[in-house]
Amino acid sequence: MIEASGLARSFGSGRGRVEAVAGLDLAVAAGEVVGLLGPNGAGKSTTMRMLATLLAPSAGRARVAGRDLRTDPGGVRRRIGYVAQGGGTGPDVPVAEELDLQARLYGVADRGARTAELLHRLDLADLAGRPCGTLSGGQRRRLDVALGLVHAPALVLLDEPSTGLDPHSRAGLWEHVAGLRDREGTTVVVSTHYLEEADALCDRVLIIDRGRVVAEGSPADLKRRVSGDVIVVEPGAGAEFGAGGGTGAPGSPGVLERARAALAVRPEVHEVAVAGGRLRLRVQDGERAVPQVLRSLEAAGLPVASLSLARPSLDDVFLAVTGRPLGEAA
Ligand SMILES: Nc1ncnc2c1ncn2[C@@H]1O[C@H](COP(=O)(O)OP(=O)(O)OP(=O)(O)O)[C@@H](O)[C@H]1O
Repeated sequence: MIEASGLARSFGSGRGRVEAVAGLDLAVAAGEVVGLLGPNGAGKSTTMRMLATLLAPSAGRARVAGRDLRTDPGGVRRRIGYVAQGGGTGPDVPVAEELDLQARLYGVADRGARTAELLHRLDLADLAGRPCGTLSGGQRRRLDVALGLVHAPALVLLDEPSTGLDPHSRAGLWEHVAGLRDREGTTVVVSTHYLEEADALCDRVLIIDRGRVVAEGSPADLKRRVSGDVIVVEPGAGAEFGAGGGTGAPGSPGVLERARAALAVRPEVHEVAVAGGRLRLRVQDGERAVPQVLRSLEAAGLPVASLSLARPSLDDVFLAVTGRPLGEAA
């Protein structure tokens, strides 16, 4: 459904030049849900916009939905649905009318039936008469997806579909997207910086950092590549665990840094990262390592509020391949 090689795009020139996408290869088979996962600024939206023909690549080539991106952009556009980050329609236009307009734009034969079907499928039927401007964030994103599906495309590109949604609306949206693949065999490429989204929704994930694919595989495969367990340590009361935040005089090392230093020398600790005011330690055998970790922190005079043991997440995969946690890699 997509075959892209060496896809690249830079912005600006001279010293201010930004290589947003730096040679990306991508192969997506029909019926797959593929995620582009990466931190802010990784190049996800630029990739999506190139695949949607909205932005010309600086280099590389791609076939999208059976058409060449450079020589037949119109052909690509007719065959795909693209849902951008921010929906932008007139706030007073009712939901059903908005869908009808889009159907007319694409020359959909039976507009009434298609609109009714999409309203039903994306749980929008009760909102058909409501002005678009009055929808909640989750309802708006469902309408955006419906708009992208109006011409029944074989491939849908969803750019960060659940950014800004609460967890409940997000889970609802995932269900709808998974339904597209399961019921209609629609191919979906979705960009996201949410690990849980990539994990829950995608058959395959490409982890993108600084415009390049740094790892690729099913979420389970990717996690298997990071061997061992993860121990997450939260600071105890009285200890300021903010990165670099000190408990002593200015310039004295922060508690988090002291904890990192105390643990980095332990032979059973393969890697220590600081994310969200916590320490994430990668160890081979979590159950055996926990008591040793606690003893080391105690010996260093560092209080612990909580400690948990987990299997590696996609965050740990990102950390293993880039050396930085995803949440702090922007
Ligand atoms: N029109 C533009 N002009 C200049 N730089 C741009 C332009 N569009 C994107 N960039 C830069 O290219 C890089 C990649 O941006 P892009 O929007 O593709 O990232 P992203 O992974 O989608 O990030 P986010 O999750 O924040 O949307 C960033 O450094 C961004 O500032």
